[in-house]
Amino acid sequence: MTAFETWSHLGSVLAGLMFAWAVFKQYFPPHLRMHIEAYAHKAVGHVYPYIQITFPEFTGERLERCEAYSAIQNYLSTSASARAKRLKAESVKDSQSLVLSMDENEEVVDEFEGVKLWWSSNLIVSQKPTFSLYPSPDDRRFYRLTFHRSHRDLITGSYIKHVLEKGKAVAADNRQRKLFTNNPSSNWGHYKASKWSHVVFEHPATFDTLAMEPSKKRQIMNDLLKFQQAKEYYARIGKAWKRGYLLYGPPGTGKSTMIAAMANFLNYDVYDLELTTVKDNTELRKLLIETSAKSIIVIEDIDCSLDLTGQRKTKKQEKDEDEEKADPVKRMVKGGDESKDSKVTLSGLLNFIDGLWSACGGERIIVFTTNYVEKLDPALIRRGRMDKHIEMSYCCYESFKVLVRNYLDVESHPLFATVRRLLEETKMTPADVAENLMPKSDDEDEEACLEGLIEALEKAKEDARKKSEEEEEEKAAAAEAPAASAMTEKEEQQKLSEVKESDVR
Ligand SMILES: Nc1ncnc2c1ncn2[C@@H]1O[C@H](COP(=O)(O)OP(=O)(O)OP(=O)(O)O)[C@@H](O)[C@H]1O
Repeated sequence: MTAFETWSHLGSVLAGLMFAWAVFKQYFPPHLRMHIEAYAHKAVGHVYPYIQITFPEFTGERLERCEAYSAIQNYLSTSASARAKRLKAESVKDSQSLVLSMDENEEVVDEFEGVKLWWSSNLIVSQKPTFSLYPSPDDRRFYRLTFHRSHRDLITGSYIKHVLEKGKAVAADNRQRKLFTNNPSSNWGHYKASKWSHVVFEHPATFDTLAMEPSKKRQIMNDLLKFQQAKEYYARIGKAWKRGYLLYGPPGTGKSTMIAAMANFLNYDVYDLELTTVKDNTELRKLLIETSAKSIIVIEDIDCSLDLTGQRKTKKQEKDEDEEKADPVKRMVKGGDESKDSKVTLSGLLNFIDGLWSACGGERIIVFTTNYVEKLDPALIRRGRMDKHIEMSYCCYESFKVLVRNYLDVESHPLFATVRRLLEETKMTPADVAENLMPKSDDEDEEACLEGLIEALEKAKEDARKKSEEEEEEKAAAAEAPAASAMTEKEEQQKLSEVKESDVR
């Protein structure tokens, strides 16, 4: 038989089958058809050794989009783009990048622990007449997974879990991250108002560009990774999946830069919580409840935001306040001080960190920053609440090397030795070092920048020397002052006794 004859034979068989199927669908009463179909499936099931699982796009009465469908779509976007022949492109991250997924009625093969399985993407087009150019809402999309029945346990036990987890991770990667700031509560009343406003988070800082001792940096990265992967651990010990970081150090040492690097590293959103615009603990609670999982909540300059510095109420103060609230006369005598009630308190914040969060689910990191760690109430920063205290300090030689690579793209230079010596002798923040490394004009080359930095370091060293001399002088003067006043006292007493003696005489 020639190839042509084979094809025409196959064509006529297919046409015959399709005709038979059309007649079957058209003329058999539906209940009879269902019976026949069920028997046919059963009969096929005896000889057909494969199992199929379907994952529809929408489920439930309210036809909500199924989480598993999205996760599978994301999972397949990684493998499908390499294997499928027909792909669909979708833009993500505000049109900054494209994600490819397999088109309808395509099939790809996947492999898991040596087992082969097949994914197909299916579309059943609605039979209802529609006049729209857009896809009908009655169209049904679903993924179908096919595998050999001997692998049932592996697939239903581990493979599907693996697909869902991977899919969610891909979704997190593709997500456009946001930087939120809280709106003043006076604006919350509006029916469309939200408690947080956001912009796209596009801070370029990473741990690579962060100037810090490499070992310390590695430690922080490991800590973050460990936290991110510890969902089961936190569930097992019955604690909320959260971690607190306290970043402290002088201004310009990179506290904000560190937060941006953390967010980029973990792929988290950032909520910048401005506490001074939060009226009271109830508002604080509402704000924090509205934060999403996979986020870093930042309270900058905690010592300035609130009176959180050790002035927690004593039992007596609390009792007085309770009595005051209960007794209108007392309240009037006190002058109806409303401001006391309209404040976020340390205990409110601590309660939230400790308690409420447990109910929120999803991982969250809370970061406090301060320039004056010694001012903070120990209760606020005790381990368990603030799990890790990170000191952001003045620029060391290792930090300088990161900055010079970032700003001038230089790995080594003969002037590095002088910079190293000066950095050991004087204190300069990474922000100031960075400022000096930035070329001020087009014709300023790397050498000129390094010379500028050396000059600035020498000046800083000289200023520090003068300042410490002045301080020494002030100390010495202060130490001499009591001695001098003690002397005059002695002299006065002596004079007095001389006068008394002469009076006696
Ligand atoms: N450790 C660092 N690594 C890289 N860049 C840094 C570092 N520290 C400071 N910088 C640079 O200095 C600028 C100011 O730093 P940043 O705002 O992070 O400091 P900060 O400690 O948060 O200061 P403040 O306490 O005033 O908020 C940043 O834009 C960054 O370019």
